[in-house]
Amino acid sequence: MMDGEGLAGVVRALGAMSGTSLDGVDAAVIETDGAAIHAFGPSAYRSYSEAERAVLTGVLGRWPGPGLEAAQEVVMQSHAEVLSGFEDIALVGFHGQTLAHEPAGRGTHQLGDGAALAGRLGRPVVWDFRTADVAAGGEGAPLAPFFHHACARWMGAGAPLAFLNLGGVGNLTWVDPSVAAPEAPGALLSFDTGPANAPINDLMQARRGLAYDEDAGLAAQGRIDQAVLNAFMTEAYFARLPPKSLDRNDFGDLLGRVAHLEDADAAATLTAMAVQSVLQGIAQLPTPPERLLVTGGGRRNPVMMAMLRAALSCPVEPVEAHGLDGDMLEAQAFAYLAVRVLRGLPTSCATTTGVGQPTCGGVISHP
Ligand SMILES: Nc1ncnc2c1ncn2[C@@H]1O[C@H](COP(=O)(O)OP(=O)(O)OP(=O)(O)O)[C@@H](O)[C@H]1O
Ligand SMILES: CC(=O)N[C@H]1[C@@H]2OC[C@@H](O2)[C@@H](O)[C@@H]1O[C@H](C)C(=O)O
Repeated sequence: MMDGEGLAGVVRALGAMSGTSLDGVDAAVIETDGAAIHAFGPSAYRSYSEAERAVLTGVLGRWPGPGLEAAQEVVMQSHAEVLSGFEDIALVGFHGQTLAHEPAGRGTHQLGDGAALAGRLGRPVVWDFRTADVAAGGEGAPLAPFFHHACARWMGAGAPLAFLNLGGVGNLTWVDPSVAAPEAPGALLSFDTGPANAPINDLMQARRGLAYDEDAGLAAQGRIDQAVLNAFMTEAYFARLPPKSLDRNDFGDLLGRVAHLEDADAAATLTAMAVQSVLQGIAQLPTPPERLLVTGGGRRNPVMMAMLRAALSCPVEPVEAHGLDGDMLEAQAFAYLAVRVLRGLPTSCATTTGVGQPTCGGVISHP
């Protein structure tokens, strides 16, 4: 393909996301003009091996720092493998692996070299999506909300609804689909809610040598320690008004808070901490959402979903109930955002990251 060919009108873009759960790389195609979603395309997943995950875990939080070459190679190799399996792609959106996210301090840092990836794939790559927002005074996260807005309009939704992503960290997006532009006042409000799956995964790894609590088998047998939960909910983050964002380990040693509990009670308590922080977030939305659409791996956690349903009066549904793919929404989001960057359209605004002006983040590298 000639440089620039296929980049007019509707673009067929491929997005890739490696999230805070460190499970692997999601990749998905969408067709968009940067505003409306025209079609969803194929997707693929490439899990990290135990050894690769250990390399990535070992460098989490280490930025700036030496010894990142091995981790960078894990990110580059895994992405090149999964992304090279797609055809007829005009543009790639590459998130990379977040190593550190401290908008008010060290900044936000995603491991991975988009310029090198463009060379390996022979396609233009949009990357480094968060830095410009942080430089302009924003949180740099969450960035999926502009895509959630497009999804709500694609669904034909009429009333305000909310998307809840239950990944390693949780994040919530309230959308009014009747407002046409995502950066317009009243279209969106989004923020990170609190830890979601990451501490549960950490517990399972530490106590059972397992990657996660499959189908909440362990949490379902446990009892929530109300004192631990109540103490956790006094953290200042929960009272702070949005927009606001989190790094994976911003609450410190969460496993230490459940160290005195036996395994099932510890799992149940960490699961309740994730849910309670979401409920606190829902109380901060501009209006009660008509429905809560859940995406990310946590929608497969029956205890988390049951706790949400018990506490909320609106329907709590996996995004699949509305024709979306909850395993791929974030990869699709970075495909969508890549096209917005290509078009010079904003990818964040005051109500998503707190940035003063609608901001177009992202760097475009050509092969
Ligand atoms: N069947 C299941 N039962 C319980 N938990 C599950 C199940 N399937 C997935 N999960 C949880 O979901 C996690 C993966 O979620 P997801 O892929 O959304 O995270 P991510 O994209 O890495 O995170 P983030 O959105 O924070 O970037 C797993 O690590 C696991 O904790
Ligand atoms: C800094 C960073 O990588 N943040 C992630 C993380 O994972 C979930 C939550 O924390 C969200 O803020 C963000 O990812 C999604 C894709 C986002 O930017 O919308």
